[in-house]
Amino acid sequence: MTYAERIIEQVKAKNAEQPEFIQAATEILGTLQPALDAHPEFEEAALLERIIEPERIIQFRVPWVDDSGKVQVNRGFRVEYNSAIGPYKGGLRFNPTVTLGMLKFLGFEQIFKNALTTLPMGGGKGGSDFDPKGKSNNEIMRFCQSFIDELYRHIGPNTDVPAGDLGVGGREVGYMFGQYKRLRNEWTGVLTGKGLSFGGSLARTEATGYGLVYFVDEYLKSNGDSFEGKNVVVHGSGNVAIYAVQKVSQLGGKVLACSDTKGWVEDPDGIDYQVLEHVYNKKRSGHDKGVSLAMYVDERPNATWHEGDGRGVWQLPCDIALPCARENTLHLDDAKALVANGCKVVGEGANMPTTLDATEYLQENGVAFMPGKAANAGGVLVSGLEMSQNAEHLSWTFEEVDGKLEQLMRGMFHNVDDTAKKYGHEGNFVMGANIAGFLKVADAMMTQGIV
Ligand SMILES: NC(=O)C1=CN([C@@H]2O[C@H](COP(=O)(O)OP(=O)(O)OC[C@H]3O[C@@H](n4cnc5c(N)ncnc54)[C@H](O)[C@@H]3O)[C@@H](O)[C@H]2O)C=CC1
Ligand SMILES: O=C(O)CCC(=O)C(=O)O
Repeated sequence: MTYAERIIEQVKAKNAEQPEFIQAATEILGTLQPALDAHPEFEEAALLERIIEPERIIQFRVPWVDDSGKVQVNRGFRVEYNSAIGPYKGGLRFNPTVTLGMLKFLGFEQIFKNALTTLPMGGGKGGSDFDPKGKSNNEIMRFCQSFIDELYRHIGPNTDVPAGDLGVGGREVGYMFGQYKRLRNEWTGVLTGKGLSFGGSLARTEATGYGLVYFVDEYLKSNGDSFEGKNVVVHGSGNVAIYAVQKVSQLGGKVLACSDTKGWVEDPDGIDYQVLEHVYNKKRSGHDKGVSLAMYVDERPNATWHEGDGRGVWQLPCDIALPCARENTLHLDDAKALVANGCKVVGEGANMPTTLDATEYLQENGVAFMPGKAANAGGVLVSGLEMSQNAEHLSWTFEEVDGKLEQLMRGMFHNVDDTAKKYGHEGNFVMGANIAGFLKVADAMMTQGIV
């Protein structure tokens, strides 16, 4: 048994109740052996045993009062996973499905993603089982304030810098920032994804979707190709999906379909990102609880709405597929349909949307598979740029931020590609991303002693 295999077995034995964490750890550790063979000193220093354990996990009670005066209690978490290369950095997820295991999977991925950005950010993730759906603005505010009443003592601009994820957008970040400032009596860049009037960065909203498309485009370019004339399908219609749709069409591709939890929409004229933005804002306003993506067809009469499982998008013939919803939403059957219908590239906009068997099938059947920890790193990358702007007390223009995002995402593709080649697995972008991210963190950990 190799060193990596031994640690995977330990992870399975110690975390049996955390399937998403086991999945993420298996995917990452399962590709590291070539790097571990080249660096026997890592095993002597028990590097994998250390990197797999979060430096700290904070779990806390979040009591709040709903609009009817009833006391509600949720569970809050922050997983401070690894600070070898910078302050813990990663989003907060507010969703009823949130568990510690889910946040450990997201936090573990975040360590390597953040290392790939080239910016000095460690890895972390947090959130709550609070469900923002159907809550009033005041309820959201009271919840966010209570969440920060505990979390404020653990975070700070040089310690741990949270941001948004599912269920946490500009509104929630604003409420949490306000409460942090009130408790600490200081204005600092403690959260990213802030409003533009109080230290937020231009292009953060667009960053993950744009970054995904820049990354995939760089792959196409390095193969003498481009998005021009390509048919693309997108799963999801949230923040990441919307701006991926916009950038694909700016680069000459056509997005045929996208989805939400109620179904999927097909538009023969190409999905219009502005209509998606409109539906998204309506959903988040919370006024009309019945809003779904079905509303898209009201503004685009040539489009068709298919009620049911949004995974219907994977059945369409396409050149490029972009899963941008959430984990484990592209299964083996979906991968088989994509391959049978001629799909050549899958770029993960979400975190771990592709199951392990589906990933393997795509890779074995000639699909260029771009893992989320590289392909969706544009969001945290611009969060890193937001931290730099806050530290300098400056605001860069949209073009400056977008320009840096594009340059770093295109550079990241080459780092991932070159690493896969160097370790003898050309075209295996999962291995390239994992090894490149791991080696940066490993170097820092080895230099800092046994901590
Ligand atoms: N927003 C960001 O900057 C970043 C987000 N991500 C990841 O991208 C993914 C999407 O995030 P956002 O777009 O920000 O979230 P969002 O909340 O704006 O959108 C999520 C989308 O996924 C769909 N969805 C939710 N649950 C689903 C399910 N069980 N099955 C099918 N579809 C479902 C929703 O209908 C919505 O269209 C998540 O995995 C997130 O962790 C990764 C990097 C950065
Ligand atoms: O911008 C951030 O720090 C959050 C990014 C994030 O949570 C992610 O990359 O999944």
